[in-house]
Amino acid sequence: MTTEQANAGQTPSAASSGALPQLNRTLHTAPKPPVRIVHLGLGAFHRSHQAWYTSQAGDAADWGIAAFTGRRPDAAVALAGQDGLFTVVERADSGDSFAVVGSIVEAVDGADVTRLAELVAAPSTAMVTLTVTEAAYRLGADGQLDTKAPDVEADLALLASGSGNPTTPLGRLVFALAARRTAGAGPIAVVCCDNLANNGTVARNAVAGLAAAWDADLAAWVEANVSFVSTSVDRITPRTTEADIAAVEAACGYRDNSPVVAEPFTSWVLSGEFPAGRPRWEDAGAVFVDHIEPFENRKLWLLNGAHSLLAYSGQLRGHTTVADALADAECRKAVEGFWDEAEVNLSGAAAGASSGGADLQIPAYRDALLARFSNARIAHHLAQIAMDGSTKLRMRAVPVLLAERAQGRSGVAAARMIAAWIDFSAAAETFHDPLAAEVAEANKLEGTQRVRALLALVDPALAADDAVVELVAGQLGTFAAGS
Ligand SMILES: NC(=O)c1ccc[n+]([C@@H]2O[C@H](COP(=O)([O-])OP(=O)(O)OC[C@H]3O[C@@H](n4cnc5c(N)ncnc54)[C@H](O)[C@@H]3O)[C@@H](O)[C@H]2O)c1
Ligand SMILES: O=P(O)(O)OC[C@@H](O)[C@@H](O)[C@H](O)[C@H](O)CO
Repeated sequence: MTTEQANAGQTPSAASSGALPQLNRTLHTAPKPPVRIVHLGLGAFHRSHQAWYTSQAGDAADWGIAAFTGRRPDAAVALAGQDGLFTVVERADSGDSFAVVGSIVEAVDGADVTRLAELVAAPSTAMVTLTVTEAAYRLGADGQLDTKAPDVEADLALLASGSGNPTTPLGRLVFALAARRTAGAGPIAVVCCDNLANNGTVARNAVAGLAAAWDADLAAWVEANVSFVSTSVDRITPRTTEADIAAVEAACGYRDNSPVVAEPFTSWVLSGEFPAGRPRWEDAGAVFVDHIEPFENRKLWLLNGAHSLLAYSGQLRGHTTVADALADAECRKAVEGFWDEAEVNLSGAAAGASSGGADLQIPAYRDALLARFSNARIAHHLAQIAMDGSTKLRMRAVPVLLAERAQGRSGVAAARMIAAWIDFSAAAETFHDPLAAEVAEANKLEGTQRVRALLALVDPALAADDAVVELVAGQLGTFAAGS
C-alpha cells in the first residue's frame, strides 16, 4: 500500500493539526478476523513476516492472530492500545512504502498463561507459531533440550507440582497443549519460525522433552496430535527506532507506537502438515515443499552465516551496521570466502542426497544477498545480530566447518567466523549470550587452552580436535581495526 492508501480513513484535519490521532480500528477500518492462530514471541519479525503473510492471504478474513510477548508485556500493551494494528514500512533503496496490517486481533502479555491455555484449547485454533529466538529453545551443545538450564529446571518443577505458571515459552506452550488435550480440541500444528536448522524437529524435541518430563500421557498425546512444521523464514527486520515511528507519523499522519521496518524481499518455505487447516499463505508467495533442508541450509549458511561473520568482524573493525561492514573490503573478502566454502557443500555431491532435486540458484542468491545487505536505508545493527553467538554459530559456522573437514579440506573460512566471535567475546563491552558467564570464565584462560574452552561452548566435538583448535587459534586477531 502507498502512503495515500495508509492515510485512507483518516480525517485530513487530524493529520494536519499537530496532535496526531492514534492508529486503531476506528481510524483505520480493518476487518477483525476470529483468532485461529496463536503466536508466541510478539517481536518485530513476527509482525513483518507471519502477520504480514496472514494479512495477504486470500482467506485473511478467516484468520486472526492472538500474539503473546516473551519476557515483558510492553509490546503487547503498545499493540493492544491500537487494536492490534501496526504499519509495515517497506524500506527499499528507492524509498519507503507503508501498509497497515490487521491480522493481529489480540496482543497479550506472555505471562498471561491462563489466556494462552484458553486460546490453545479452543477447537477453532489451528496452530501455534513461534519466534522466540534461537536461545529460547534451551538446546545444549548436543542439540537436545538442556533440562539442567535453570529456567527449564524451574518450569519442569512447576509443571510437576501443578502449581504456578511456567516462564519459558516452551514451558508455557506445553502447559497450553495440556489444556487442549483436556478439552478434547483435537490435533494442532506448531510452526517454528526461528532461525534454527530443522526448526520443526527442534521444537518437537523441546516440547516432547518437557511433556515427557511432566506426564507420559501428555507426551503420548503430543506425539499423536501435534504436527511440527519446519520453515525457512526470511525478511530482514531490524529493531524499530524512534526515527521509524517519526517517519510513519510524517508519511501517514497518525501515531503508531509499533511500526515495523523491513526490506522489500520476503520468503517463507514450509514443510509439514496442518491438521486443523491454515491460511492460504501461498497467495502471498509462501512455498510448501517436501524437502526443506536445502532451503534451510542455503538461508542459514549464506545469509545468517554472513550476518554473524559481519557482526563480529565488523564490530571488531569499528562498524555499526551490516551495510557499513560489507563496504569494508576485509569483511567482504571474509564473507565471500565463507560463501565459497558453504556453496560447495550446498550444491555439491554431498548435498545432492538431501536436496530433493531443488535448484538452489546459489549464484543468483549470493548476488541478491549482496544487494540486500548493501541497502544502507535499512540500519541493521551488528550488535543485534551478534547476540547469542554460542547458539547461532552451531547453525551458521559449525555445519560448514564439519562438511569441509569431512571432504578433506580445512574449513578455514568457517573457522574464521568462530575466531572472530572469540575475539569479539573478549573485546565487547556488552556480550549478550545464554552462556555469557561460561564465556567470561573461558576468557580468563590463555592461548590454546582458551580457544579450546570457548570452542567447547559452541561444539564439544570440535574442541576435542587438536587440528581444529589450531586452525581457529591461527585465525585470531585477523580483524583488528586498521589491519
Ligand atoms: N528480525 C529478523 O530479521 C528475523 C528474520 C528471520 C527470522 N527471525 C527469527 O525471529 C526471531 C525473533 O526476531 P525479532 O526480530 O522478532 O526479535 P525481537 O527481539 O523483536 O522479538 C523476540 C520475541 O521473543 C521473545 N523472547 C526473546 N528471548 C526470549 C526468551 N529467552 N524467552 C522468552 N521469550 C523470548 C521476546 O520477548 C520477543 O517477544 C529471531 O531470533 C530469529 O530466530 C528474525
Ligand atoms: O534474528 P537472529 O538473531 O536469528 O539473526 C540475526 C540476523 O541474521 C537475522 O535476523 C536475519 O536478518 C534474518 O534471518 C533475515 O531473514
